[in-house]
Amino acid sequence: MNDSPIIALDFPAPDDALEFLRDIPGRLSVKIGMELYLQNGPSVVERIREAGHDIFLDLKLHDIPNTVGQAMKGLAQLGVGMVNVHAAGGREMMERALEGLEAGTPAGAERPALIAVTQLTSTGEDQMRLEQGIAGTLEQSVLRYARLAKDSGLDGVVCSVHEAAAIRSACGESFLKVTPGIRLAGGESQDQKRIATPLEARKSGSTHIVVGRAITKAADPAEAYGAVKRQWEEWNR
Ligand SMILES: O=c1ccn([C@@H]2O[C@H](COP(=O)(O)O)[C@@H](O)[C@H]2O)c(=O)[nH]1
Repeated sequence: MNDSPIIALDFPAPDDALEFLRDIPGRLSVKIGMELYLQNGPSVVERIREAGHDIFLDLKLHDIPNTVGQAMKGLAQLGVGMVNVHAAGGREMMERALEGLEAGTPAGAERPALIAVTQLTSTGEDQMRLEQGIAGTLEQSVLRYARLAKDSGLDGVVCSVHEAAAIRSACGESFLKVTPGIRLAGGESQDQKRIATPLEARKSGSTHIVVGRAITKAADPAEAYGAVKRQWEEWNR
């Protein structure tokens, strides 16, 4: 996928998503997550793809290695640019996910990028320690998952802007750092704990940003998308 801001299409129905997209001109990078996919099935991917957009299918698979590997064979046939798993599923699960994706990608087509969620951007350090029982800092946990994802052959991770620079040092420039939790200055954090602006993301080494409500719930979504894109593009890495 190219590096334009990825709009999170968190809508209940394909018609809502497509109507929203009609107001923003051009070929866009979009994310289909659980809300849209689980209520509508694979046909929603086809409809958004037919409208000309590039898709990150954000289903965050996390199950035993065999199940994830087999599921990835199916997802590989949907024509999306990026899919993901939870790094907490472990090395064998990630390796089998990659094998499934490679096996399922139609001949002549490009394999979707495979990335792993490290710690959700809605997770704070206290929650990680108290509820997940992980000691140390959030950055240490994210870095551990990022290294594991890289060693498992994955193309990158989902992380917050706050860990992007450390991941760049540990895993390299080309390892994808896809960062949700993006807000324009002064925007509400809502359920997110680790937020940042598009400019901060750019400066920190994020390779992609994922933006949902800051655009989809804005009074003027096209204007909000333009503001995000301008900030994201104005600073040269
Ligand atoms: O760690 C993660 C992983 C995925 N997401 C997804 O990104 C968007 C963010 O939406 P906002 O409205 O911009 O907060 C949403 O679809 C999440 O499922 C994430 O936020 N954090």
